Amino acid sequence: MASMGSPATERSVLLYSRSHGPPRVPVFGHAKVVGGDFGLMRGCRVTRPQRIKILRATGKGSGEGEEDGEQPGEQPEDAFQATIEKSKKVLEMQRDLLQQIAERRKLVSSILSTNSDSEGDEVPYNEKDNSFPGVDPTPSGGKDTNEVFDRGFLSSKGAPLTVDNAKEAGKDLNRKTTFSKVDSHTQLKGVTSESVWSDELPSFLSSSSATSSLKEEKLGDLKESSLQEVNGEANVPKSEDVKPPPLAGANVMNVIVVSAECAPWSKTGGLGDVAGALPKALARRGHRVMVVAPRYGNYAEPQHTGVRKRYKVDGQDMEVVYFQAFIDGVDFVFIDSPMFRHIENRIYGGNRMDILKRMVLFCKAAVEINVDFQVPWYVPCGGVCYGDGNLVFIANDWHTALLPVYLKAYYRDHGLMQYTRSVLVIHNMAHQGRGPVDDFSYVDLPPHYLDLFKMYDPVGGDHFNIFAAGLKAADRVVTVSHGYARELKTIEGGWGLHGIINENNWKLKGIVNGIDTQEWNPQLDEHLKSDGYTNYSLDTLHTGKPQCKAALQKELGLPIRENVLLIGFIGRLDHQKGVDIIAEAVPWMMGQDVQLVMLGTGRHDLEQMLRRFEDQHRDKVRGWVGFSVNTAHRITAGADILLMPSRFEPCGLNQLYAMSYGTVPVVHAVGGLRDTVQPFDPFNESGLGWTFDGAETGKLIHALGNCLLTYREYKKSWEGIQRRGMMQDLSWDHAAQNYEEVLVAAKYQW
Ligand SMILES: Nc1ncnc2c1ncn2[C@@H]1O[C@H](COP(=O)(O)OP(=O)(O)O[C@H]2O[C@H](CO)[C@@H](O)[C@H](O)[C@H]2O)[C@@H](O)[C@H]1O
Repeated sequence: MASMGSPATERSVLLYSRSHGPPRVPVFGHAKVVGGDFGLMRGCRVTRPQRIKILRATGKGSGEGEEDGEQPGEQPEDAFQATIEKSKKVLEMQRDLLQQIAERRKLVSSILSTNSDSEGDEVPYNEKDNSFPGVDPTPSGGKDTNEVFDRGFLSSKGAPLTVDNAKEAGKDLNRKTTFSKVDSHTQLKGVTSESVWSDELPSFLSSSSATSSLKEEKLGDLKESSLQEVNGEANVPKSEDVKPPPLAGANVMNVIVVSAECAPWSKTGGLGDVAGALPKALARRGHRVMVVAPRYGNYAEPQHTGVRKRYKVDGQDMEVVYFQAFIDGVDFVFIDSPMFRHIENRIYGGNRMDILKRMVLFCKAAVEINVDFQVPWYVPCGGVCYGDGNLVFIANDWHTALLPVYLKAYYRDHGLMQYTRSVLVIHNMAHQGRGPVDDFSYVDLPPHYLDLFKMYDPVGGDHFNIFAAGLKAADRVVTVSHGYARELKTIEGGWGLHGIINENNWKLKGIVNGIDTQEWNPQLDEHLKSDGYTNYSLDTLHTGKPQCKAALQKELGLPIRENVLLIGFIGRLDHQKGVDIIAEAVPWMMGQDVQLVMLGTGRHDLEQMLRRFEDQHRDKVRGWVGFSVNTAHRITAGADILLMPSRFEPCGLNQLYAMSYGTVPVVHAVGGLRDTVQPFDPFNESGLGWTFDGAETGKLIHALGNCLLTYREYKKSWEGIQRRGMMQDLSWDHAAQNYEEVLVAAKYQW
């Protein structure tokens, strides 16, 4: 885009030009021919040439014709014959128009039936090539018609369905189409940053290109006039494609979430859960959302897009291939490379250099560094690339903290992708991508960028720090709870980066994670459908939860007893999660009538400790070393309480899952745990669990003691805690709305 003065001026110009859009033809409101006048079906729109023709035919040189620059027609004063002739012509025109209307109706019906066909499985969707059999996913194809309606953006090449290309669609039903690299470039040419700034269009139309907006308007006209304004004539079902505007309204954006892991395909912890769920919630709000993650294994759903690219990593050419699947409204794109293959069980494995190189490749492939094409994305998801305007990247943790830096260094410093923004989410500041200063040579950046990465701390001296650079380069920073946002600013909680956090406080926001209520829901949970487990809800808590508890005890070989307090722990076995604090409390616990089930993997010494506990207390303790999603769900359902003595916890998801399953959390009041677990107050019968204010064994025991007492002696209070936990709305919807605020703030920030 040619530069047009200051960014602010540029933007207002764009807003202006977009909101004033193409002129719309006014609606004529006459129902029938009266005298020499002409009439149209009520509300039916006619095109400008048609109107001119009509005006000429009737001899009415209306003001509008004059406005349009047309000369008024000559009207013979008293030639009766001429009037009759003209009336005939008018009638002819009317017939013409009615025929056109009928054609439009037919066309719309066929579009709708294509849609319903696809929904009704009569025309099965082919995920492999993103198409319906025999349906061309090009602008004129039926697939794109679906996408215009379903995904809130334009069909491929930015061209929505117009009368002409819709007719084409009929002809082209059997044309086979593939997406090629050339196609995607062509498509992207029309998608410029000036195209997307719109406050006035309905927002489900606003994530598209300017050139396309005119076509979209035609589509709107077509739909409106054909479906609604052909009064009483159309028997076409009206409600099928008339969707309410998206929740995000005019804030609809293109969002690319970039994460080193993404559940259910790859997950070592909470980051995977967030990358799998937040995007869907953003999509539900109407945003167009893509997730980009490495392809660590042969995942079933994502299909080869045919797009291949090469990137330099440590001087070597690395080829990457892009796979894609469209699931729950989100484009999941996986980057395949020999570097990522076959490490699904150790995605952060290898030495420091291996990990660094993987992340360099991943971030380069995600941001797309080929400046020649000036576009961020080659993968034509659903036929349309994401473009570089109205686009925000959401990077996550240090692994992808290079992305905001690349966006700046490779693009924005060169006047490219000026409207693209980046948000960096801190899930865990303890891991920062630190190394010796020499590591800078691997990230392929101009020398002056070293300053962004270079840090000094009393322990490590000068060092190279990827998280630090990402935090400085990102337009906005989010962390996963308010409590953690506060803690990050302190010496204890900032892990050496508190200075940078404080300097960038203006762009930091805490947003508490949500949970995927499809995946983590006792009513729907797939893992509770066998082996004696059962799904349950608030209504069936009384029976369902005890059944799950018994099933868990049976599965783990523990005595099956309803009244023993079953304590669960799920998490990485490391310093953060306070496993050693639990260990110190085990002797006390073993003196109580409790069972303890721990699931985790991580530090070797802590894994050994789990095994040892189980050996020493076979009737009371089970230590499951490994990563098992199935077991995590079952513990969450079957346990009475979930223990989280984390030393620090940016948000914590397990306590949220626990509460939604009626499992009572006992947590160290820190970070997100303090934000989400309101302590039980026996006087007011309020609260959601027990908290303790220091990561110390004594405090943990004290809280557990109170919890145990309530479990045994105050059944009603206990049930109240369970029910309050289950009744919370912990879904991602609220968090997604907060993220949206951040995205919009980033968008309008220079
Ligand atoms: N052995 C095992 N088997 C099966 N499943 C296991 C498992 N160990 C852990 N999990 C699962 O991994 C997830 C862990 O989520 P957390 O939020 O507790 O932790 P994590 O510290 O990884 O994430 C970081 O990012 C998240 C997301 O922002 C923050 O909530 C958190 O505070 C921060 O430390 C849960 O879904 C849990 O069930």
